[in-house]
Amino acid sequence: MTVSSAPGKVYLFGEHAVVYGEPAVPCAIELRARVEVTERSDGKLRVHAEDLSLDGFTVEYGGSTAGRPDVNVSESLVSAAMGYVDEAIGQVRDVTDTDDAGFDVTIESDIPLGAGLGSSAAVVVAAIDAATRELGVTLETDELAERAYRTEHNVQDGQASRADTFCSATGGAVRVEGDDRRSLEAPDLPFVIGFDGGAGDTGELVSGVRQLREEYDFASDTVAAIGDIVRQGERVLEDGDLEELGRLMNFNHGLLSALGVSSRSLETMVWSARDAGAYGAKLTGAGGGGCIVALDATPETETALSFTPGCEEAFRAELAEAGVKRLE
Ligand SMILES: Nc1ncnc2c1ncn2[C@@H]1O[C@H](COP(=O)(O)OP(=O)(O)O)[C@@H](O)[C@H]1O
Ligand SMILES: C[C@@](O)(CCOP(=O)(O)O)CC(=O)O
Ligand SMILES: [Mg+2]
Repeated sequence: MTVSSAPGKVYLFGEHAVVYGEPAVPCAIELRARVEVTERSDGKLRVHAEDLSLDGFTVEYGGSTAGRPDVNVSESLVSAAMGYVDEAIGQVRDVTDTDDAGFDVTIESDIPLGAGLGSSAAVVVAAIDAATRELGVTLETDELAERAYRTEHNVQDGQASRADTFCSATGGAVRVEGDDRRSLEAPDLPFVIGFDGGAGDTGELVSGVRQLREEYDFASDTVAAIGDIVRQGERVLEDGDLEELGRLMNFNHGLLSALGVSSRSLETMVWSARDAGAYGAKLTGAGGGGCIVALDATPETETALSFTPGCEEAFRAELAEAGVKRLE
């Protein structure tokens, strides 16, 4: 058995815009997905998702190499839940040139699904790392990030950036712009997260922005303006100027809302955080529901969010310096 873990992330700036070649600054956080992999001799893939709960029930999915479920759960639901894992194993078979490799995969994750905290990237990075090492192949971090990116790119119909998966593989604060990706020096940022208990469909939300850009030049201008915010934000990040970082986060959120990826619950949490005195607050990830991220070194924002209608959970998140961890 081989075990790896990988962190989730929040976007300080740049989600959605990064899909169209603008820069983004995601930061890894200490919420992790942990994946155990044991090779099978029969070539089958069996995935046990310990805490994958969709609509109130858990899916245990196992089946032949054709990836068909042998449980009586609708295929569409299983493929939605397991699409990333299936594709990740496909990348493992490709990079290790072992088309018939079978695995028992068990996934445990602290990261809420579809909430903008990069659960898909964390699961994919940890699964690819553990499964390749189970076959005796240890990938360099860059190759691991590349294979994880290809996984998200294929699952999200070609609509994915390198940001989430590079951040999860590398850890810390990173800057991604197209193929260019590198780590950033960042101060210890006082992240506070609000979670509305919901989720957004990344593929669907990314498609919505793509359609807006195709229809309106000003939507493309809005995406480009987010890129300008990110370039200003990375200059400020190194100085650790939380006041200006917060202002830029607020601006970024406003443009994401204009692009149609916010929601009533995300707006309520963002304003609750700002009214509590946070330096800034914005949705994180694909949007549509899920999480906001705020900066506040005091307990005020966390307290205010915990009393905000529609906020199911409020918590602090530490910057995760380590990306993928090889546990066994
Ligand atoms: N614990 C898990 N077990 C299996 N698959 C998971 C798990 N967590 C996330 N996933 C996969 O990632 C998908 C959510 O990814 P996505 O929509 O990009 O949201 P986010 O990355 O913001 O969490 C889930 O639908 C599922 O396919
Ligand atoms: C919307 C996007 O920029 C980030 C998606 O983040 P998440 O999967 O919702 O955590 C898509 C991408 O960069 O692949
Ligand atoms: Mg994702």
